Amino acid sequence: MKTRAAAANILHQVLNQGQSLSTLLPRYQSKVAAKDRALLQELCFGTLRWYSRLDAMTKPLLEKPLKGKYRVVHSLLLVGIYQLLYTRVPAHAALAETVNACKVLKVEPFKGMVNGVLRNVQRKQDELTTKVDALPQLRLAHPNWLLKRIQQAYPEQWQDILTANNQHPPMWIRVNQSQHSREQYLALLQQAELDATPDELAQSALRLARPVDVTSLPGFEQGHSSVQDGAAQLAAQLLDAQAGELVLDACAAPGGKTAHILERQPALSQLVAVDLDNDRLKRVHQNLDRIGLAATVLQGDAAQPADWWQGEQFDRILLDAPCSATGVIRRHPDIKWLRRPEDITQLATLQGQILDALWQQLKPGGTLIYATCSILPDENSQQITAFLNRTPNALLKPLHANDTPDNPGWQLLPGAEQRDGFYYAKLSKTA
Ligand SMILES: C[S@@+](CC[C@H](N)C(=O)[O-])C[C@H]1O[C@@H](n2cnc3c(N)ncnc32)[C@H](O)[C@@H]1O
Repeated sequence: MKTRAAAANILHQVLNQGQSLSTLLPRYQSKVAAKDRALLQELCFGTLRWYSRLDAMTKPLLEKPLKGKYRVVHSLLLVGIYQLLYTRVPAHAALAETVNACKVLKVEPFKGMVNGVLRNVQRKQDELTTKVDALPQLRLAHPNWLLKRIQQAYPEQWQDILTANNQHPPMWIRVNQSQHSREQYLALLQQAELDATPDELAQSALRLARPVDVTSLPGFEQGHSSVQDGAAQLAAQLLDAQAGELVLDACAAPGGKTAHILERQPALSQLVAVDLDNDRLKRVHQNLDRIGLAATVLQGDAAQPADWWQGEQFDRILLDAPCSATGVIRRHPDIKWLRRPEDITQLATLQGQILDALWQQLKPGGTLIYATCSILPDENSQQITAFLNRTPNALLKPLHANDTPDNPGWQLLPGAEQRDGFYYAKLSKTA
């Protein structure tokens, strides 16, 4: 399939049918020529990053909205405008290839219209961009409800956060420290002519200067390193599991943090990894097999532990809760357009239920790390404040000087030190 047609098909399914980019992209990558895969990825990610800004530019240029079976033409137009405004694809090639995609998409009668709109964008670019950029939700390409929530939570930093959300994230790797120290692995990378920088907070994290195919990472197939953002690598570090302990990794799939817990502490008595989603659990097995590690992997609802765990209480629990993923928008730009305000309320309720249920599975004296890749207080600090208020035997263990029960936890913002946005709170059970 031609690249622009594939991109339009993917965007159409994300924007009109609520499907996720990470599910669709691999399916379409196999349908385009190998040399075009990077371009397909760039067109999909880029158009979704800037969707509302691009969409607003089409409005004055269309006689009437494209609906029904012709709606895919709208996605194609967005792909065309994205190329003209944001890429180095020569304008004549962007135009010709986008117009030609009408044939593949079986919407040939729209060829003239697509050509006309794209030529108009070229001609009226300054006028169009000045107009849309007057509104911050269009200039920064976020839905208004999300912009408002971020603005309310971060009155000083909201523009930096939204700007970071639209940037290309770097590739981070986690060094398997049961195989190499970070310094040893850095030397191996240098031998392979790959530049990387150690992270200051995450002890196993290296940030690559440029993304590479994992096959060029030394010892990747043998599990000597894995791909994982620097902020996500703090989870296992904060959990700090000790030899001989019984540990639960709740909401574990695809198993990045499961593997990290074991790499840091191979002498646990047992690591139980549980997740609701059977398909995602397959990836936990694949990850552990590659690294040569073993855990007890269970399918189950973390809010109903009696269904999958009849054993002893755990010494430590990592709860990497299902969340809005508003901290990882740079890696998943479709999140901006797929999430709805009511999702946040539902997720916060589910997170509270899982916290309450897993707390019963924690030994007195045990530690629970609550983690999300969200930046919204409803899922983070407010969630933990409410939990502390209703749980007399829960004690907040501060992760920094301002981590107090009124404003608990550690909020890392997206883009800070080039990490993803993450939230952590450390709780211990007094009796
Ligand atoms: C943030 S992801 C986990 C990422 C994982 N910890 C890692 O580091 O690779 C959240 C996970 O929660 C799972 N999940 C959602 N609701 C759940 C529930 N009620 N019980 C258990 N797992 C759930 C999802 O299937 C998803 O895999």
